Amino acid sequence: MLSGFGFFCSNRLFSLRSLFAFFPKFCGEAAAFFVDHLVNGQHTNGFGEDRDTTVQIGDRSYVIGGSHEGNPLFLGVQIHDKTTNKWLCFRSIPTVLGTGPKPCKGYSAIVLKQGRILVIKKGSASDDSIWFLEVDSPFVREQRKLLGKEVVAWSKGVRGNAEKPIVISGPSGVGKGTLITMLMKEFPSMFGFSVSHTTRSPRCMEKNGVHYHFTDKTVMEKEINDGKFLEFASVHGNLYGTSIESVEVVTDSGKRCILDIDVQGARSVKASSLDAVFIFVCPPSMKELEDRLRARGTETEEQIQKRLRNAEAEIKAGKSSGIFEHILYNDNLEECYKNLKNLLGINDDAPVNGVEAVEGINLPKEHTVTKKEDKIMIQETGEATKNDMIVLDLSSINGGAPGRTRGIVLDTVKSS
Ligand SMILES: Nc1nc2c(ncn2[C@@H]2O[C@H](COP(=O)(O)OP(=O)(O)O)[C@@H](O)[C@H]2O)c(=O)[nH]1
Ligand SMILES: Nc1ncnc2c1ncn2[C@@H]1O[C@H](COP(=O)(O)OP(=O)(O)O)[C@@H](O)[C@H]1O
Repeated sequence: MLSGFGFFCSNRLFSLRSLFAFFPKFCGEAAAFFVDHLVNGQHTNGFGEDRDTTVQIGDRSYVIGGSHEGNPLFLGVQIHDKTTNKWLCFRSIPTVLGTGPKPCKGYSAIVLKQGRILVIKKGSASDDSIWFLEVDSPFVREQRKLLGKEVVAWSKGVRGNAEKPIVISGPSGVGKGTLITMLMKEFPSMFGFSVSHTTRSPRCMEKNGVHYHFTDKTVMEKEINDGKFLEFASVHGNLYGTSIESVEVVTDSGKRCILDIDVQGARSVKASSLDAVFIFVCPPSMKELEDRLRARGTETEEQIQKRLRNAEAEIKAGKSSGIFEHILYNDNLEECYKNLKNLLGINDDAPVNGVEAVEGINLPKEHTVTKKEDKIMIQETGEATKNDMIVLDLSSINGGAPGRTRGIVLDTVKSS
């Protein structure tokens, strides 16, 4: 029986009776319950604090509120399963992938398609108000399988026309680093490099945190197990990986993220919701590749031999795996760079700016949220109510956790 059974949740004691008294009775995408509650602008669901928000999808209820493992900087998420009457996960806390929002005064939440919940922070700055919690997206399902535990993933909504991240792969010595450096030098405000983690030793000119985060195998393995990585692979005998945070940092700076990763990593990214452009760089010949590797002078003879042995398989996979939409041949460097810019839509004649600046619209502290097809309507409530409604168009969003959900467009609609 439920009565009298207490449990600990976000450092507060709640009763299951009050929990079920307030749970909605709908499943799937319909979000009428939450909309109804949001109409009041203050959601009291029996979980203790007004600021908690509960969202039900199928048999599961997701409680968004409090803090994550007592950390005041991270908003908490807990999952309850109706069929078993149990809170899921260790201490009812799922593994949370990606950096979530900081706790605030209250949240509006609405269920979207594909196992996503739109979470709007009440009264937050315009660049920090729209978040997505993925609870059953393809990425989350995959991670749940990989990590063997309950997983949810956060992704912040980024406004404006932020472009797709770019994944560049190719054998060692083909010129990936050279091309990326040229791009970042010519367009510093447009591109940002995703700094990978690696267990290989630094080369003499490489700086920790700039070229790579140089790390220890046991530390990196633990972080992989904790779900900190978007992808990872063993390459030429060392571990390499892209942390979710490294992609978030670049996107948050308003820049287009470039990932220099191997084919295995590219395959993992392709299976995620990052929604990137995939480019494979080929050498003009194996002889030229060997010459470049030797001329670079950064590897021992043994390492060069290993890299050359791996190169043939990488080139074969790069050309035939169906991962890469674009194959570039790096024979003449200037020509290859020009082709790279062309396929990224950077035209020599047209000046290129960074991501288009988007005028901020601050969302009202007290509001109601309703959903109609791809449109989310946010209407201010309370004494200072203005009649203008803010509309969030979901049809233009792309990407998602891990990383960021791009293409958030907010419009103010004047009431007639
Ligand atoms: N999967 C994966 N591969 C990476 C990552 N970072 C670098 N790599 C790849 O690891 C390989 C070796 O990189 P590195 O040791 O810097 O040597 P280089 O290829 O000769 O520049 C290259 O194919 C890189 O693209 C990463 O985060 N993930
Ligand atoms: N098109 C090219 N022609 C001749 N040398 C090149 C060309 N592209 C790059 N290189 C040189 O080849 C070496 C390997 O390039 P690098 O960018 O380090 O490769 P990667 O990052 O793919 O391992 C560097 O010394 C670089 O200056």
